[in-house]
Amino acid sequence: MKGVSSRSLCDASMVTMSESTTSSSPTVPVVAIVLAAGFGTRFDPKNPKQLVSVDDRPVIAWSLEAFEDAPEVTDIVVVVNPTVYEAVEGVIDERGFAKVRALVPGGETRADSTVAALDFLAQSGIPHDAKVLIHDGVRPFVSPKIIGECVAVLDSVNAATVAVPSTDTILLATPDEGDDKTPKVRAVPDRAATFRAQTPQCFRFGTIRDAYNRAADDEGFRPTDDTRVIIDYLPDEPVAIVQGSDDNMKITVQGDIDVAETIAPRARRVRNLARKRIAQQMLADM
Ligand SMILES: Nc1ccn([C@@H]2O[C@H](COP(=O)(O)OP(=O)(O)OP(=O)(O)O)[C@@H](O)[C@H]2O)c(=O)n1
Ligand SMILES: C[C@](O)(CO)[C@H](O)COP(=O)(O)O
Repeated sequence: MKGVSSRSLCDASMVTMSESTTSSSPTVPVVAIVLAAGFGTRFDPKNPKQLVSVDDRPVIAWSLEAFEDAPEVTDIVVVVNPTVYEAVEGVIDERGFAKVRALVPGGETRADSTVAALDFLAQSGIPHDAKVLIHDGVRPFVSPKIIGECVAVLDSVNAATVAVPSTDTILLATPDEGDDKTPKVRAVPDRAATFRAQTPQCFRFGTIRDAYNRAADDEGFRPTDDTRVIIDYLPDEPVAIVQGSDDNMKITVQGDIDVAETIAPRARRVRNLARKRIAQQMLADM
């Protein structure tokens, strides 16, 4: 795999964020980091889930299109592994995703891949107060509304995550404990206080970079999301919750593709409607 692709991040388009969503705040780059460097061990490592077609288009194309279409987003960085690099690049070229500035090689874990993207942004000279939305490339149906709310909430907090209230009661367990080596329940939090994390997870660049820098020496730290890095390493930093949706599902196992096929037509309608609204707004502004 090539290193970072030749697309350049630091060009004028990094500061072209739409006036409509930023009237109350100075114009800063809004960068979507789309993570697509996973190996799909729970899905099928021989058939990368990022590239599987849902409603005739690869999962990664759905995810990238959401940010390409979002007027608030100025730049996209895609994190890839050697197995998917060429195919992802092909998708970007074929679909003309013009906001994609770079394909960055990922790491062994999701957190390593996030760090690779943050390092790349730092080397590119991104400002401290840039807004960064970190998204699982295998959550294809993130909506225009969720993206807009993620960008807006960063005017009031430095960190936020998309999440949905849990409808099940969540059990906190100690894995593989006792003689029988099975998990044992150790706490049952109030359901009203439990949410299921989704993505995007959204941060001011300086905040998430600081949190990951502090976590860097902790070798055993294996966070499954970016919010945990803030909670553990910047505990005084409030993390807001942006309302997610069940349609913003993550493709994890094979059965999720059938679910995704049922959501895809609805997601397509939502995106078409958003495109029409943007076009109408542009006409009205002329
Ligand atoms: N080293 C990694 C691991 C994960 N991811 C990305 O993080 C997101 C969420 O991860 P997950 O669903 O766990 O994907 P995989 O790691 O591919 O799956 P598995 O855990 O089953 O191997 C995915 O978009 C995945 O591509 C990544 O960029 N780099
Ligand atoms: C970030 C995430 O999608 C929030 O639900 C999730 O934690 C990713 O976990 P995975 O183990 O990488 O699937």
